[in-house]
Amino acid sequence: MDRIRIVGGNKLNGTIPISGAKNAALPLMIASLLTDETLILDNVPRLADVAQLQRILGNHGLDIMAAGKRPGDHEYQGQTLHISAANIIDTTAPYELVSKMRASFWVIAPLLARMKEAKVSLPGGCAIGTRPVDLLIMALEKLGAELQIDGGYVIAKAPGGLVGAEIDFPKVTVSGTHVALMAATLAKGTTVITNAACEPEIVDVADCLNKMGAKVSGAGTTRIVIEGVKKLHGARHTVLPDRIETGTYAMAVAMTGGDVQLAGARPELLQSALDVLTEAGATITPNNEGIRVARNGAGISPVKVTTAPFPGFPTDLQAQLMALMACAKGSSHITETIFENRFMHVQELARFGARISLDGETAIIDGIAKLKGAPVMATDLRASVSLVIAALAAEGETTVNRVYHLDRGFERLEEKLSACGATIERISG
Ligand SMILES: CC(=O)N[C@H]1[C@@H](OP(=O)(O)OP(=O)(O)OC[C@H]2O[C@@H](n3ccc(=O)[nH]c3=O)[C@H](O)[C@@H]2O)O[C@H](CO)[C@@H](O)[C@@H]1O
Ligand SMILES: C=C(OP(=O)(O)O)C(=O)O
Repeated sequence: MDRIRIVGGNKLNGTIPISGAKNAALPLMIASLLTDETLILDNVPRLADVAQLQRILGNHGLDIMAAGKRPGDHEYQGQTLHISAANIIDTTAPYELVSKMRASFWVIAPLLARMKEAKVSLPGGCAIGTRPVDLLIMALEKLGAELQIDGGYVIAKAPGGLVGAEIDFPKVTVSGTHVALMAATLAKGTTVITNAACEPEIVDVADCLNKMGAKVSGAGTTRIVIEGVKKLHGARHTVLPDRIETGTYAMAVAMTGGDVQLAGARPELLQSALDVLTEAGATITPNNEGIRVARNGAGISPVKVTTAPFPGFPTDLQAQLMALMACAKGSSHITETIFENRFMHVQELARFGARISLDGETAIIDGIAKLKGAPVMATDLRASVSLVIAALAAEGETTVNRVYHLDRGFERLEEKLSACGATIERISG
């Protein structure tokens, strides 16, 4: 199993190219199931989750062609995928494939909408809470599908096709919103989703669906209206930049000090996180090429932050902020409201000497002057990268084990950080 070795203490200086967003690329790839024409996706990140979804879509019979860079493309542009679901040969998504990744469950929506049936294993994904799918099932039932759970699979049928409906989510859910949105594009009549998730990845998917001939309005607000159409067609769409990767590297720079240009980043996708970083003492300067992050001289100030759905502070940046606050001059409070078990990094950060105590859903972090390198274990995707951030600033050497979590969501992490002066290498095997 691969490990990452980091010797801390170097400031980060230079440019980090920001990749396409994992959490947009995955539902965009899934949306290709809605049409028998080719969907072309540009700027798809090279990640383990993307490769796994390619296998899942391949199992349904999709043809996927990956093209590399073209002359004139930016250094940070990802791969281009040409995905054709002309023939769906299998409407089952098996346990072996789906259990590795949460978003793969979402294939249930386009399969049901286009093929009128689907059998999909209950999902896996990061172990950060119970992560039920009751609201996804509720949404599909509202659209007229019959669903039952049998042998770990959700078996869904809509023999007469899906029918537009009013779907009011009792809590904000990104997965529920993606599923309802995709399914409703081919339903008969109008669907209104209320208390919809407003995440930029939902907007990106809605934009792509509209290019494919769907009639979606209101994405990015809490009320999305979808007029169902009979058929969708092919389109070409560019995946938006990854706001979580952006925030992660911004926190790494705030942690080590230095001056880094996050090329291709879009500040409006993570304003709440940028505001927190400014409060913590970083200098954030949006410019034409992305976002410049610097911290020179001044120490890290403590903050009080509560995670919330977009536009609030993202839960996917909570672990990284905690690593940063481990070196703040004072006591910080971080409250996690989205996932009930997303503090697995606390015990690993403690190996660096971090002083963190938990009080229900709040972590209290008493900053110390210097962390010390240690062998640590990655437990989930964002927890893993919080250990990398801690290691970059820690005195001495750190080994991060179970790196496969990182590979799910961070493209060329070692390369991007070492180009900015970090001492970081992957040890294979
Ligand atoms: C692939 C992807 O895009 N993953 C993101 C997505 O996860 P995901 O889409 O799984 O997250 P949701 O927004 O659906 O979950 C939010 C909350 O709702 C609960 N819930 C959800 C569905 C349901 O049927 N019942 C239910 O109770 C969840 O357990 C959680 O407590 O949004 C999360 C919140 O921004 C991010 O942390 C994940 O990185
Ligand atoms: C929790 C995450 O991913 P997933 O929903 O795929 O587990 C994440 O991207 O931080």
